[in-house]
Amino acid sequence: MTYIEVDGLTKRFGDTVALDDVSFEVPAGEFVIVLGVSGSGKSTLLRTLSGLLSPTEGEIRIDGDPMIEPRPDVAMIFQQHNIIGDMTAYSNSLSGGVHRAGFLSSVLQLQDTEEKHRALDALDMVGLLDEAEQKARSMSGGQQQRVGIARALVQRPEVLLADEPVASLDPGSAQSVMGYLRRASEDRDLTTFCSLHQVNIARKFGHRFIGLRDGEKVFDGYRDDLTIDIIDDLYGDIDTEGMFVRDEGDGEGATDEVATT
Ligand SMILES: Nc1ncnc2c1ncn2[C@@H]1O[C@H](COP(=O)(O)OP(=O)(O)OP(=O)(O)O)[C@@H](O)[C@H]1O
Repeated sequence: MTYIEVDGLTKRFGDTVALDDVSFEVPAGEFVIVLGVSGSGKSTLLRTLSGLLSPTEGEIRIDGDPMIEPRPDVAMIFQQHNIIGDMTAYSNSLSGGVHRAGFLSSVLQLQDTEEKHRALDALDMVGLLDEAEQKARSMSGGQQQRVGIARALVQRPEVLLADEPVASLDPGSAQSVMGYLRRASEDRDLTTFCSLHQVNIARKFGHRFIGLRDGEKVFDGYRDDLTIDIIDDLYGDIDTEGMFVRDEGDGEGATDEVATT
């Protein structure tokens, strides 16, 4: 299990300050949801955590080691499903091993039996074992995103980063995908960061929440601390009343509510 420290993280793009002196620590195994309006810096935070972007100032440490480049134990799931439509769910899942098996072996599907089992286990984890031979392009958006989760799991990560994984999905599929993500994260003891727009889904599945506004961290707390006032503060003038669903238990049971969309 992997512990993350973000220390004085600033990321500038020219004159734009996308992240402004952001610091926090996340113990191993936490499921963190990053909230904030469009442009608040969520993707930049996740991409910096993944090593795809380097900080302008500050540092990210993973188990004490400075993050200086992408590493195989940190897997990223993208907004767009980023899977290959012409390949089956199984082949897409198997391709998650590219970071460890090497590009050529992965393309030629020369991975060892263990890797192939891992790809099937990951599909099973996201409820798609029966669809393993189905071409990704013929699957629903929610199923494709679950293939994306499976592929990330085959990478054998310790840290899972999901940038708006349900942005393009209808509410039912979004809940289903989030359920699988949370279940996979718990099952494999992953430290997980997930950026989301939908506050009600965030509250249902999140454990800890980090709120960004204009690149600054303006909230960091657990479920009970994420009050309507905090949400109003994060989202400003937009109507947040409908986003705030009370009485959803403690979120621990959220993974029991996985739908089959
Ligand atoms: N590659 C880039 N070049 C220039 N500016 C960028 C780049 N990436 C992000 N930005 C800027 O940094 C700020 C934060 O963007 P970011 O994409 O992190 O926000 P976000 O909260 O993820 O938004 P969204 O919810 O719309 O995805 C924005 O002002 C954005 O325009």
